[in-house]
Amino acid sequence: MATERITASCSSTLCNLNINGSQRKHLPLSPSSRFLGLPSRASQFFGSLRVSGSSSSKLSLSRLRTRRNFSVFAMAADDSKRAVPLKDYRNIGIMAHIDAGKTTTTERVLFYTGRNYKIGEVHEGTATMDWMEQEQERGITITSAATTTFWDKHRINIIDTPGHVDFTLEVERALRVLDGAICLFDSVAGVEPQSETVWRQADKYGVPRICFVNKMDRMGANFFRTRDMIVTNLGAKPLVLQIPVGAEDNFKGVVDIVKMRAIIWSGEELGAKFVYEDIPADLQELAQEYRSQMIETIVELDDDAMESYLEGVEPDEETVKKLIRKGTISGSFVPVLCGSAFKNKGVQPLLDAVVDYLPSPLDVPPMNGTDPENPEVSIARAASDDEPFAGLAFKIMSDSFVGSLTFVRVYAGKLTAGSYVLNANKGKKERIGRLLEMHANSREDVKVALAGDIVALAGLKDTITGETLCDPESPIMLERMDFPDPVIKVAIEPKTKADVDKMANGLIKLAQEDPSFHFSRDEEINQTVIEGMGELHLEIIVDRLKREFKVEANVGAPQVNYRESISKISEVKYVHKKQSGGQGQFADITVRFEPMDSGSGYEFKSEIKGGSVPREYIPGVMKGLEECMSNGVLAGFPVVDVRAVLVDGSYHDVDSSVLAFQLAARGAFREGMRKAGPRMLEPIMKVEVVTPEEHLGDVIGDLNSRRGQINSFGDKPGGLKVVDSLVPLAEMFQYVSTLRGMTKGRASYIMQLAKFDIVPQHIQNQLASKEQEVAA
Ligand SMILES: Nc1nc2c(ncn2[C@@H]2O[C@H](COP(=O)(O)OP(=O)(O)OP(=O)(O)O)[C@@H](O)[C@H]2O)c(=O)[nH]1
Repeated sequence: MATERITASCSSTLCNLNINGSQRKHLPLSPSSRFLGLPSRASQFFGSLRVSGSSSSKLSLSRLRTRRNFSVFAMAADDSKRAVPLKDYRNIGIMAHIDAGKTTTTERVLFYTGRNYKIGEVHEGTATMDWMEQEQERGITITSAATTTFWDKHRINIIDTPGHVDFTLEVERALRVLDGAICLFDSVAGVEPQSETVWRQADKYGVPRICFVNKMDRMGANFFRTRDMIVTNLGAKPLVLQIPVGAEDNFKGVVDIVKMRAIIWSGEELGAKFVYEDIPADLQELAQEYRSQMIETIVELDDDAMESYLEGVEPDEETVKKLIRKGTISGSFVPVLCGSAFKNKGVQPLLDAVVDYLPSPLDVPPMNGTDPENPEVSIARAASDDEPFAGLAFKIMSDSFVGSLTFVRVYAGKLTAGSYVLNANKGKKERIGRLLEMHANSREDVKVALAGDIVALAGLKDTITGETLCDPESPIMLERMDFPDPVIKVAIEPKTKADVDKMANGLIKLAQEDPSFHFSRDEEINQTVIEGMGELHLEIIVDRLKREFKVEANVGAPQVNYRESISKISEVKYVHKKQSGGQGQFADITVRFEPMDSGSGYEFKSEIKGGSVPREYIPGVMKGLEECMSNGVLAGFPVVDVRAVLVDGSYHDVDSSVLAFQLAARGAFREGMRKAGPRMLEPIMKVEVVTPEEHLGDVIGDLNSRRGQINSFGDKPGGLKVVDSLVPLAEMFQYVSTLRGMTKGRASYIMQLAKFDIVPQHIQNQLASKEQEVAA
């Protein structure tokens, strides 16, 4: 349904209604109808209203903004009419280090844009965006939540992402479908390790950003240090658009460098008003300094503006904003703002900056893809309702009402409830049941989704994360998403027979939702193993199995997901020959195994010329090798960074078969890998510990005892020390409780995957003999 924009500016007694810009009617208001009472009054009123262009419209009220200038949106009969022009869309993410205030900021955004009447606080477990039980109990974000809201006639689709490194996939997939992002920093801690990680992820997807230095009210807040860290730690070019007025308890507001005026909040309660004031005398010089820096930076983007500036004429406000927008979108610099989301200061100017400086879907390059039938042919789809439909499924969420929801970013065209689309990756058609606009965990049915929208689809059967949905008449396959491989695993065993089926069902659903979670079952030893990105990740999975799927299970100790690889080239000839009555089996192959660069995975290549191995038998070789790759020769871990090349072979007219070649490949793998200097690899984590100085010695001693390699030391505000180290993941289990005990709970740490490295020989030997015991 298209939305007619009806704005209502209300005094205490009268509501002046404008429909699509032209004033129509005055609605008298009783005192009680001014706030929550308005929707019912207004909808009665709209019910009898005729809107130009759709005279038969039955109008119902769908949105109400709770600011003094109300904006009310009514649904009109024409489904496919666009209510908000594409240029006024902003698809943005909020991302940062854990606890920087992403959820708090999003909650404020929802309040000030009128989406929520009541604010949810993270520490009270009432945040709208942290809707999972586990999120509310732990006060952290686990799954990215999507919501839509409106600001200054712009439609803003927001994704709030988790900060914890175990849920980094959530950030990755959000970035894949967003056009812009707000990067939050804690003004006391500055740029923290996970901010660096998400910054690099945003670089990878070329996502333009603005920075918001949050928590300016905290003791030790320092805007300018954070600004400097954006340069040193992120290698980015900050463009300061605001400087703080006061800090810590005395934080009052900001100086707006674009308009050269102060914005001061009268209080810190929710909805506190702000006023514009002259720049305080003690900040005038500093503000002027940043203004000059800003102007000098932006005029470089435009020859005319530069010429005028050199002649002594500064660009006007409109040009300044236009150039800031241009530079932000092209990544020449990142605007930096500040505030305190918790104390309700700085949120409205942040929303203005989202609208003014972050791109609409029209400002980013068209989506590129390929022809699914012919991957060599590239296809570009511009962001437009008139293009054939193309969208990317970026998240699956199991849902107790509708089974599962598939989140889709629509890049081009229209998606209509009840229609059929093509899953380009699987070549299968899917019927679109319901189309839902999501607001954290609540939802509204819509009939059509248009280019630029983020919607959830109910009822898809085969589509998984990362797959393309498109118009069956104009197929396109958009670039797939990368998923990280799990680094840790635990064995899990259902407590009773009744739990067996429930667990299998739960694991399938959870793995569909989360491509960084894997599970496998070994029938021989009757064991199920779950694999994920860290202890917290697997803890949450087990907790969800219990709550959502009512599965009681015993969980083993966490273990590292080691890998196996090779250190040199080997070449083996293997003949599989069997002649014991009936038809015989014969396959002869020569395979070369070559080491590849770290992160390359596994590759198969055939160099067969002249049909020494007929074409129909090559899939047998591929299959045999692939089967073995999940089970290395040293201790049965997955094999990575290896290329297997089928060099030569021979066959028998009667006795050769695909199966015979598959068995030959297995034999070749076992022999070839042993000759290629097999070795075991383990995940090495970058661990950063922040500790009071008096515990520094203990922290370092403990890291050393864990095979840690200390890289550097540093200082943090408040007399704290930072230790940066590399430690094998195998030595980091339960580190949180050791660190807590050692420092009386005063130190904290963060770790993330740095690389895979060779496991020391004595540990390799232990792992191999353990594997032999299990096998025996
Ligand atoms: N003093 C102060 N505290 C804040 C501010 N913003 C957030 N907080 C507090 O910081 C804590 C973390 O806030 P969240 O909003 O959960 O942070 P997050 O970045 O969403 O955290 P994760 O989702 O777990 O990564 C909560 O206790 C908030 O109340 C702020 O501006 N000032």
